[in-house]
Amino acid sequence: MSGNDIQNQINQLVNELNQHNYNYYQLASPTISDYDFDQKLKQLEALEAKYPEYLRPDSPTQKVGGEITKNFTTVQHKWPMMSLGNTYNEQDLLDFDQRIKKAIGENFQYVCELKFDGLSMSLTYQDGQLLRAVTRGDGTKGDDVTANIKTIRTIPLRVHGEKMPSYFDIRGEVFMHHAAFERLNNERIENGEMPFANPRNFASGTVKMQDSAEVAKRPLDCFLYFLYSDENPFKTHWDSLQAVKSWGFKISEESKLCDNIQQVLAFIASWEQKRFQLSYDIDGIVIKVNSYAQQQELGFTAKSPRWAISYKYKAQEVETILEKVTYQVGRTGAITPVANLKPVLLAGTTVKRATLHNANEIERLDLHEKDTVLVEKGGEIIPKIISVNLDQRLPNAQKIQYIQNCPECGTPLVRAEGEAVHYCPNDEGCPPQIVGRIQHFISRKAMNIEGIGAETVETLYQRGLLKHISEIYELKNHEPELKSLERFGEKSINNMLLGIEKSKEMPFEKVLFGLGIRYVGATVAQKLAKHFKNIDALSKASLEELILAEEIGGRIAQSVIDYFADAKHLEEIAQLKQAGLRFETEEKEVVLQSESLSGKSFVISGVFENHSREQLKEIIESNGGKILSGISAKLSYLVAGDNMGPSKLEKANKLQIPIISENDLLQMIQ
Ligand SMILES: NC(=O)c1ccc[n+]([C@@H]2O[C@H](COP(=O)([O-])OP(=O)(O)OC[C@H]3O[C@@H](n4cnc5c(N)ncnc54)[C@H](O)[C@@H]3O)[C@@H](O)[C@H]2O)c1
Ligand SMILES: [Zn+2]
Repeated sequence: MSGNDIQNQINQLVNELNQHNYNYYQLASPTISDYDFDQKLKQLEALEAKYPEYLRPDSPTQKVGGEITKNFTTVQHKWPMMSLGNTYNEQDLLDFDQRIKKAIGENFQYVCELKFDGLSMSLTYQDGQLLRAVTRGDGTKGDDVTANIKTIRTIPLRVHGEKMPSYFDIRGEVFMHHAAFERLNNERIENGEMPFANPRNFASGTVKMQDSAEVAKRPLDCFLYFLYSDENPFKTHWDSLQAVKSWGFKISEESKLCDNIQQVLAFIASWEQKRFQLSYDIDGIVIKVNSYAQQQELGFTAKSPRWAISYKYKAQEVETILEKVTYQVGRTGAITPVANLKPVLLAGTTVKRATLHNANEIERLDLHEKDTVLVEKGGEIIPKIISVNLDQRLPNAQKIQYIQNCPECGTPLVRAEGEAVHYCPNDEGCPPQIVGRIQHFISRKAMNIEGIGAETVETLYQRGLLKHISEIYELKNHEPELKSLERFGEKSINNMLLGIEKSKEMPFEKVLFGLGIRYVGATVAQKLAKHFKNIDALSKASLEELILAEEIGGRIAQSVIDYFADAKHLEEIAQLKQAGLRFETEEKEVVLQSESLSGKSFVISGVFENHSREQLKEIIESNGGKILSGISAKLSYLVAGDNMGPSKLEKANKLQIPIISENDLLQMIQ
């Protein structure tokens, strides 16, 4: 190869890997497997070692893969947050062990830990109090996500105990348990939102959200595994782990102290299968030299410590045959293709189906009928198809054609410009949409109607008693028909009718969520209800007005407009109003407690330790103060919490508006 060719190859690898880093860390949606990524990175490393003259400063071998984002305050790490060298084979571990022995002799121990598959987080504590939480970012500086991290129950806000330094950083991995992942991802699918591919992506997407109240609804967890302090009182990593546990931090109980590399290999082997029984994902084992003095002797490379390495388990994969592709219709009409596979044992379970997400995925795989496909199940819950084995493709196999008509009602499908998902537009006549919509309305998170379950809805639909949500409230006029149904005793009918009657008390935001408007999930419904206060204002709002509401983007706004543009929907709402459902938020009457804030105006921004924003608003109003919607020269105070948007802060500073804390505010009314 000529010098030019090599340089081209290096350039191409650098560009490609940087793009993958971006997809993985920024977008939380990687397009190649970790294994392939790591192989390409090793290829680049080898080329750079051989031809250092072509080493690019922006090469992914020279820095950790993440970046900082402009949505958060940037914080410099006192101790850089590094990556870890990794390998997929035992020989590399034996080589690693040899290198260590050469540098520090035979007398040392290893600590083996599970390699949690989440995102790393640096927590700073001062005098036992959590000061801030920062993402790894580019390794030297990261995003300040303190407000979001404070929602994690297993991260203590205060710690105390013996030998605790007055100032320290503690690092760990934030992750999501499988159960929470499945529950929340299913909700996303039901709301017509893009599901996350795995718990890691979900956790990482959650930590970077702007609204901490929303973060609080997504349960995250965290294991801690590194202590850093100028006054570190411990001699070994192991001792530090035991100590931080006694101070109140959550550490993994599975870590193990090993005397030699054989014990390490045994530990790795023991987790190869056991890992599938954990309630969270791990992608390998981390091996660390235990003694701090020896760690120091070994030092670092450009992006990782020489005293540690990770052994990564290859995601479990197996070949099987694609029997057929079927299509499911969701309650919003969204079509999800599913690969039906010849059953095969993988990672301890029998796999029969794999998700295909949408037409783009089928296109990407270039799926043909009866293809032999490689199916992967990492720790992940839903198996997915990685690739097709072209050698096994049957002669004359037909390409899988995405369906053009709804499998349930035959209506031609539509796919909006730039969208990945196909929809069945026949919302009034497509059975799974009709039933799904009513099931959604009665569900716990929406109207929470007792005495009527998903199956009952199905039965009532089949008997012609239920086709629209509003007909739920007419069931009471159909008692004779209800009584004639099998397994429908008088008692259960009464329970159901009682539950239906009670649901009329549900607040507007629940009714709005219950309507099942595409992209309007529970949180969005809450925000819309709060902003517009009643259905009339909401239904008349323009795109511009909708976007002004907190967290409402163009896609949601357009979906709301489309919904209200449909006369059928307006008719349905009229029926529900007639039935007595709530279509406006209840204004709480302000009871004046004092006049101490009268004549003063406030803007509340950020997240607060002791009160919700809503509570602070009440406190201000009940003491005679006024809430303004934006920062202007006439504003008296900006009440600022954690994680406030930088643009607000900048504006307030420019206009010299006094910025006060939650406590300052409370002092003003005493
Ligand atoms: N598929 C893709 O497109 C793509 C793109 C970029 C990166 N990746 C994957 O991500 C890896 C690189 O990510 P990385 O730099 O975070 O390195 P890494 O995942 O190989 O290892 C370092 C990380 O491990 C985590 N970790 C978990 N448990 C730990 C423990 N007990 N002790 C210490 N650390 C622990 C920490 O967050 C640490 O930052 C690559 O090897 C690749 O597999 C994939
Ligand atoms: Zn249909």
